[in-house]
Amino acid sequence: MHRITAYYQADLFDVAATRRIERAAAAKLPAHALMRRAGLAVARLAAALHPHARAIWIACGPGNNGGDAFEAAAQLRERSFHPIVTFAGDEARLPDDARDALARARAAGVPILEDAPTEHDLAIDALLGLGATRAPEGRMAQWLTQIYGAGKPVLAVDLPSGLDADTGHCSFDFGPGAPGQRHCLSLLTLKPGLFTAHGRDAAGAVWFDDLGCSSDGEAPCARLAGEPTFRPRAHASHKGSFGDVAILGGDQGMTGAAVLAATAALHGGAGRVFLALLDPRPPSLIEPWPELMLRRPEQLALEHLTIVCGCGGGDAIRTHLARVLAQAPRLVLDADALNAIADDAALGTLLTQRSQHRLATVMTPHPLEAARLLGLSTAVDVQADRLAAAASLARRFQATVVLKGSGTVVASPNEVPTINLTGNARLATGGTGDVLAGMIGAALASGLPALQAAQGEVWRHGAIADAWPHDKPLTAGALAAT
Ligand SMILES: NC(=O)C1=CN([C@@H]2O[C@H](COP(=O)(O)OP(=O)(O)OC[C@H]3O[C@@H](n4cnc5c(N)ncnc54)[C@H](O)[C@@H]3O)[C@@H](O)[C@H]2O)[C@@H](O)CC1
Ligand SMILES: Nc1ncnc2c1ncn2[C@@H]1O[C@H](COP(=O)(O)OP(=O)(O)O)[C@@H](O)[C@H]1O
Ligand SMILES: [K+]
Repeated sequence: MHRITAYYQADLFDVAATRRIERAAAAKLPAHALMRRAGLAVARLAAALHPHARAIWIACGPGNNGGDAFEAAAQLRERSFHPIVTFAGDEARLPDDARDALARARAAGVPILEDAPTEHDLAIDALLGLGATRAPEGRMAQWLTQIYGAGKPVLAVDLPSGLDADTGHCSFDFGPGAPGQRHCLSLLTLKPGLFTAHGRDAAGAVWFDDLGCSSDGEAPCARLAGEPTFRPRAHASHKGSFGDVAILGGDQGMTGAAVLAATAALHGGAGRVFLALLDPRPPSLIEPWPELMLRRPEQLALEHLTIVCGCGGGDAIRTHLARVLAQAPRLVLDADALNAIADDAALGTLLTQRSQHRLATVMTPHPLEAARLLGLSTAVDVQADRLAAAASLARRFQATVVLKGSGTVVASPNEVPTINLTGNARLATGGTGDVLAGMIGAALASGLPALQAAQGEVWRHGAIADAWPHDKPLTAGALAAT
């Protein structure tokens, strides 16, 4: 068993693959062996995290997720803890493994009650796991509110109950947990829903126990990308070795966005950074950055540059897009460039054709921009299945796609998508996306392929935010200058 961190690379499996892995493993093992292992793992983690917990409330549901926790209750009782089980299900309809585990809990002297205890030091959420098919209601919803709303520690078995294992979407509002308060022990496989959309809030710290079973032979539906490899700079290098980035954006009232991308590219290690503002009379915002070289948009030698296009671009970006899409060898498309492409099928075609000409493209939509590109009405439609949305955009435009937000997804055609685990809600402030676009531009300019540049910079961007001092405000400007 180990804890999953942002540094960790791992394969993620959807519900269908996990069920196949479970069936294959169960077929080779004695009856109830898997559930005993699962229950033991839950009990060991609960005891290790909360060795002094006196009242442990274990809320069990009608399926094998509840079964895992009946077994955990028996194991905890044997370790001199005092678990109390409440059961939201019909004993007569319990699956075999879970019925056996309930009998073991009873035999160990665990009280099985109807009502939630008035107080608890630790709650174990085992109401629903992989088998959640609808929103929790009635007693289940009430218990979940008590478990996740009490401000007390929670350990979720396999998944926070009601969280969709494949998408991280959930109908129950878990709200945010205090740091260190929520843990989730994922069993047998790691599931993508734990790491994106609502997953990170609901699950808190994720632990993994494969229960001694192999997932070989099953294809992962996604991966945790883990820490990118460090790229040493040769001593024998000069500014030309790291490429030229040009930022094309910054229409009237939005020049700041382009300046943020430019300064981020500069601090990201680009050899030279050009700033081509769309605003014909820009404010003197750029004076503190003498390293930036100002150009008119039409002056840019597009065919020799890495272009970061769209930050603060407004409508004015549209007139430049056809040329940029046709000529730029390395291109990051952000914000208004994406909105313009969503509106104009001809631009979409030009974008799609870039891969045939071996031109590298990274698109960096937030969920609403992704929805526009996919012809969906709202960001909610994208958030309902972020992996599918990112993969679908990558296929459609034959480009690397960075779908931003909690658990940023990076997808490329014919590649398993990755989910990034760095970053936090302090990034939810204006301009941090422009900074990311500039960082990816610098990485592309240094010669990295699109997918590697996107994965690496998404990780670094989030890692900087994670390491940000708590007493210092995180602003996009400060982030760009880091
Ligand atoms: N069989 C085994 O030996 C193992 C089981 N495991 C556990 O088993 C879980 C999967 O078990 P199940 O397939 O039984 O699924 P669940 O335990 O998630 O429960 C499924 C049951 O809940 C009902 N249900 C679904 N949504 C509901 C809702 N909103 N309100 C009320 N009832 C609802 C379903 O009709 C079904 O009866 C995994 O998540 C994992 O915890 C794993 O630990 C591996 C080993
Ligand atoms: N809650 C969050 N958790 C992790 N990362 C976040 C969160 N909210 C925003 N971010 C990150 O912050 C950046 C915001 O980008 P974007 O939405 O384009 O904002 P802007 O247009 O203001 O620059 C993205 O990299 C996104 O992944
Ligand atoms: K659960």
